Amino acid sequence: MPEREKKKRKNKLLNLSNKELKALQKTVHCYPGATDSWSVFLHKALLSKDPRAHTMADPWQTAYDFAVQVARAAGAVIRKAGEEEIKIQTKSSAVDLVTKTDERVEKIIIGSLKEQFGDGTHCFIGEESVSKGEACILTDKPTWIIDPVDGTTNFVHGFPFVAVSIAFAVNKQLEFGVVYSCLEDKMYKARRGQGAFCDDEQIQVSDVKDINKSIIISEHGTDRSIEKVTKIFSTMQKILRIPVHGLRGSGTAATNMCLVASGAVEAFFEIGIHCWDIAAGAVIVQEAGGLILDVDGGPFDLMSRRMMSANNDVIARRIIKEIELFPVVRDDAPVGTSQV
Ligand SMILES: O=P(O)(O)OC(CO)CO
Ligand SMILES: [Mg+2]
Repeated sequence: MPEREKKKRKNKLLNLSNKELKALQKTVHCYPGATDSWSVFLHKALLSKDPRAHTMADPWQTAYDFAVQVARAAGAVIRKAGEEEIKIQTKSSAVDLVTKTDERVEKIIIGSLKEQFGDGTHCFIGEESVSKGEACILTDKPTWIIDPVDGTTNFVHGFPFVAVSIAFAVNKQLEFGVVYSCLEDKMYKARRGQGAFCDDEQIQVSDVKDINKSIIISEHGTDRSIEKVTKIFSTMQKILRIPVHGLRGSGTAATNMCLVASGAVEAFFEIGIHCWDIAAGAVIVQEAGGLILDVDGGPFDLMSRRMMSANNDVIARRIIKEIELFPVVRDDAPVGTSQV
């Protein structure tokens, strides 16, 4: 193979531009023994603790590590707040709850991220900021997608599943996701191409292909219009009668997706969910060997408010056959777009 072609392949493999590669090559003398071939040298450089190699070759590792720290700190704030009196307010409906903790934790997360990465090149989409009128548009810029308290209703009631969800996308592609299930103290995380983990142990989706041996999660959301509730429960009834082993729901989409990723259930789907609920979970499911689709079987669209996550295609497609669709307003619809 010609030398140029070899280099091109290695660059592609490591996701480096030629410029980044050349810059990294200049530091090679720092790594003892890393002189034989491009791949050995790059591996040593990447594996070394030298922050210069890290930043040049892997620009988002620092962001990923930082997101894990921030999620853990945010979770501690939520746990503490749960011990005190919780004042509830409502948002889009009488059952769409928000508390001072949601707002406070979002401020802490975005504030910390801005301190580290606030040079103006990063964008932020946070559940509570969007509910106060900020834009919810995903561009090609590095973008943080945050749900400070996923499972606010659980939090208010002391139901023990509440998660901090932080995802990061570049060029509209999700690069990593962190879900801290803070009452269980479980840290789920995944980087694109590097596997999914719970508390540093690699996790994998279940290998069940027989729908009759599956557990499926779906939620009913906060829109209680008779049309939507009827469709949601009609879908659940049809799935139950396939029959599946069971239907479940933790009350947090982020945790539900981690349950798919860790093999406890085979699938989770929902219509009406938001990008901040599912962005981090999407990376975690995919990196655990699962897949994310639209609820009609087409490609997943983060802003569509429709999501099917499953351990494999056989389970996903069998469930999709039963789903009764209903319209929802996209997350990135212009402000003021009326509900459907
Ligand atoms: O508690 P939140 O953030 O409103 O999210 C819910 C979505 O309805 C659970 O995922
Ligand atoms: Mg949420």
